[in-house]
Amino acid sequence: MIRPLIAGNWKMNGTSAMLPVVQEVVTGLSARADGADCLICPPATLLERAAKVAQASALAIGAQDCHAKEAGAHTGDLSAEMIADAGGRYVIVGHSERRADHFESSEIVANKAAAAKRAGITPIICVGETLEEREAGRTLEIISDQLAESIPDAVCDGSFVVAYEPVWAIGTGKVATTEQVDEVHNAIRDKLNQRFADAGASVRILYGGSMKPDNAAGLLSLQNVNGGLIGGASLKAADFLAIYDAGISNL
Ligand SMILES: O=C[C@H](O)COP(=O)(O)O
Repeated sequence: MIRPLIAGNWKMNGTSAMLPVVQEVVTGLSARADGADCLICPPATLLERAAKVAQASALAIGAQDCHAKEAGAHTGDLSAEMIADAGGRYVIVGHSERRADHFESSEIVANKAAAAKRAGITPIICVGETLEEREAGRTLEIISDQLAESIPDAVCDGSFVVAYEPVWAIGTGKVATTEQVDEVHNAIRDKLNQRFADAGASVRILYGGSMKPDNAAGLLSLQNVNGGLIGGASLKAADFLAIYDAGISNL
């Protein structure tokens, strides 16, 4: 059994007024059974303060992106080492919003994931098809290509997480059906096993795309859904903790 990871991605939401949500999640986790890892990735401006709030608790803090280089002339960017230094333990790379808004190719994503490994933090490598690609019957081909190109050899020991996020289900309220999720997650597991053998079998595969308290239990009960990457519902502690509860109820 793979220990689930329930991860919140706050995206570009949250000023210091949101720090109490981190504290609420810390408090909520302390009152619950320990059955899953739990992570919040706030905006970079809150990273260090959130990490202080979550210090010595069951909640990990991570970042939403990093640069591939360790340091240098890259205005506005943060290196994986800076994230680690600020208390981050994970970094999301290759989110579809980064791929779209910042034209990030899978090659760039792989370099960022390798940078995370270099800095000693865990990359969450995102893949997902657009609605057009799904309707053209290309979902598994797209996912296969993104996995092959976005996961660097540097993490061949399995020190990474994959997040499957169908682009058409992100922030839309349209959740993929359990059959659709099952099919893609099983295909991802096959690819990981083929490329990384035993290490691939223990990599966590998260589902992301309108995961909410009312649909989380069904999604998290699927064999190769090992957690969630949650956007909107991670902004409210009660909803996020309800998803955590759904994750541990399947154990
Ligand atoms: O990173 C999180 C995903 O993009 C899902 O976002 P959402 O839960 O708001 O659909």
